[in-house]
Amino acid sequence: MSNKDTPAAPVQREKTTGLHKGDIAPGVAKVDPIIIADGVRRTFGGLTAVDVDHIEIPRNAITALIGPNGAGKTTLFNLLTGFDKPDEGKWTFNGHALAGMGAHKVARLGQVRTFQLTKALGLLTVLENMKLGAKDQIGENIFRGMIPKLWRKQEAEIEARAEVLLKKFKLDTKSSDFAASLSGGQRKLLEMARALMSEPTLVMLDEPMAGVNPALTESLLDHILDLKEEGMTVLFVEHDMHMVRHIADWVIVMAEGKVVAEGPPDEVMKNKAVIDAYLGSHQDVDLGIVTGRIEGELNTAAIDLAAEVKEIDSTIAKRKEPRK
Ligand SMILES: Nc1ncnc2c1ncn2[C@@H]1O[C@H](COP(=O)(O)OP(=O)(O)OP(=O)(O)O)[C@@H](O)[C@H]1O
Repeated sequence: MSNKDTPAAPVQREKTTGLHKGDIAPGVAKVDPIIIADGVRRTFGGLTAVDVDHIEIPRNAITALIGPNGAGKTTLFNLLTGFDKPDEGKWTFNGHALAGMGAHKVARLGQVRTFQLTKALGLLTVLENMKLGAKDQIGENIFRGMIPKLWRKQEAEIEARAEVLLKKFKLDTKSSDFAASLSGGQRKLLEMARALMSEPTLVMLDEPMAGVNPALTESLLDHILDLKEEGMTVLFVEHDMHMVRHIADWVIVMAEGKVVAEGPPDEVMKNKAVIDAYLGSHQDVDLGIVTGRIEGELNTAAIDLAAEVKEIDSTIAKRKEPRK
């Protein structure tokens, strides 16, 4: 194989540091926060799902939101993106007050989240899914939509953007396939590509690694790292601690609706309670070795871990299948 054909070795990318001000503690202020939330509470009957006193999300960094099942991560995601309303609390995104604002408006301001490919979206093609992610479509506006020249031009622009993104995410050959025919990992790539159609400032990813087989893990991680390099902010919920350690610049730990710890991954993961709850006995195995991203000996612990990750992925994938 000539040098030209040799795939480039993955480049280890720098973590962003110096994100906080003062001593690290739950709710610590950030040097340049993109989201600032205060007193956000959401109850369901007698159960308090989210009870966050203060939280700040650093701009142009990758923040992981972790915590055990039922900690309130998804509920907080839903609140921040306007898909749910809090009992009380307020927050700003990029200086805009968002509490009470609907999901559509939140997305227009540049804060988007990925969506799982539902059964209905699976019946659309990959390209049609991408088009759904575009914002400010003229066709949605009844009056402007009556001027065919305007929407045809916009349609062409949207398709061009979709094609560029599909190529980047190596889904261009799947453009006219039904989305349901994609593998778990390709679906995750499509979810991310679709979110990027609206040229967001903040991308929120819901369990980006769930259901992804090791062959696509590296590609997904690289795409997430690319988002930061392109100037975006990433906030993601994830159970895979190895992924969190590998790509997050900052980690926020929730339990029982509250923020119980936060900090750079290495520091948070030294926290005894966090180690016991999430890392188990494999905490020193690097995800990069498991996925082949970094050269290293696949020792017994790594082999065990790869099998464990696979099993967890398939459990999560099964749990997420729509109930009949
Ligand atoms: N629509 C709802 N109605 C009633 N209870 C809810 C609703 N949504 C969430 N809850 C409850 O709120 C709590 C927090 O749930 P949430 O899904 O936010 O946790 P999570 O940290 O995302 O968990 P997981 O990691 O399992 O997805 C749980 O006890 C859950 O049962």
